[in-house]
Amino acid sequence: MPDIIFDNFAAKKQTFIIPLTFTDITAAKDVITRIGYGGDIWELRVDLLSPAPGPLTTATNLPSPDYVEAQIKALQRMSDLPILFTIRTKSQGGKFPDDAAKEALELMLLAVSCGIQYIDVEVEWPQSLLGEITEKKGSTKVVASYHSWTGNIRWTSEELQKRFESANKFGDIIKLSILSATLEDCFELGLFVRDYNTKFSKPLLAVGMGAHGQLSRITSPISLVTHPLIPFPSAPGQLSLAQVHQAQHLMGMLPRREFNVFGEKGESAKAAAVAAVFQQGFQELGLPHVCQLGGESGASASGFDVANLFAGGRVEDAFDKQFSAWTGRQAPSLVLSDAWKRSLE
Ligand SMILES: O=C1C[C@@](O)(C(=O)O)C[C@@H](O)[C@@H]1O
Repeated sequence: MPDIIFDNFAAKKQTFIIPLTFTDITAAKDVITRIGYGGDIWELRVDLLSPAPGPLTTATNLPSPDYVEAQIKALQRMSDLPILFTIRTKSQGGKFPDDAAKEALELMLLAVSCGIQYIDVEVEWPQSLLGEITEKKGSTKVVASYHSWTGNIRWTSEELQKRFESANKFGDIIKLSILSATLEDCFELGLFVRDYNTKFSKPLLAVGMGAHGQLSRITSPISLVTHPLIPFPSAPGQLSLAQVHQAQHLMGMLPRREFNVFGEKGESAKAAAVAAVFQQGFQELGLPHVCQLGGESGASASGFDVANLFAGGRVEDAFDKQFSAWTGRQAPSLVLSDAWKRSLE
């Protein structure tokens, strides 16, 4: 079975997880595709789910199994992206009560039975929960996670090493989220990841929370990104994927590429419209690339003939394919379909 986190990690390709902070996922149905462009995995923040209208105002929140099941199924229907099922407790920066391990386990097992691909399990849950979920996880992968909000934990500390070892005992994937007190924490985080990669092969998600951790969200092999259409970022310092791409370009990690669109004689208006739509797509994802009109037919390595885009199938699908080939990311064609229609009329 292909597994996006493991496959990307082995291929040294960055993975982007998008945490959804809606109380009711179905409220996102019209924008979910757009939110997901370029991303790889949803994080369903179960502790934030609630059937009550309006934003969550209580300090803690314990959603019922029926509601959680309906929400999982709704998200599975709305999108093909795999799901990371996360219950974040109050002391770990979420809303789930700290003393509700029994309810948490019930929800985690429910997630397994719904075919969820990944479950976040905090190292601080009782041993009995850790044992039961690892025993019953089936094909679901366990993301063993540790959070620290104090700003006092260094990536070079024994404390962190201890937490890492606990996570490594039961996790298929390891997640360490530490509040960065200074930018230097991100440098230490980078060295931690570098050393880790020389010794281990399990995927490691290491991020620095807060403004001083933003650098890690740009450079980490597995990162969590938000989107302007999501109610709020699930942790301070989360950037959008477009911002990550812009920063990566400025840091020399994402070179700008130039693409050309060619048209047969008499097709230059169509080719110009196609180029403009690609241009909009790059902008949507914060990619530095440019797409321009390359004159008449004569496809080159960095371009394509507009006739190919229209040869059979839906224009949107052809666009998706070409865009993905150029960027390695899912295309935002649905966002652009109105623009397509208008410009190609
Ligand atoms: O574990 C994490 C990481 C996180 O805290 C972050 O820093 O992006 C965001 C949470 O939603 C998620 O569960």
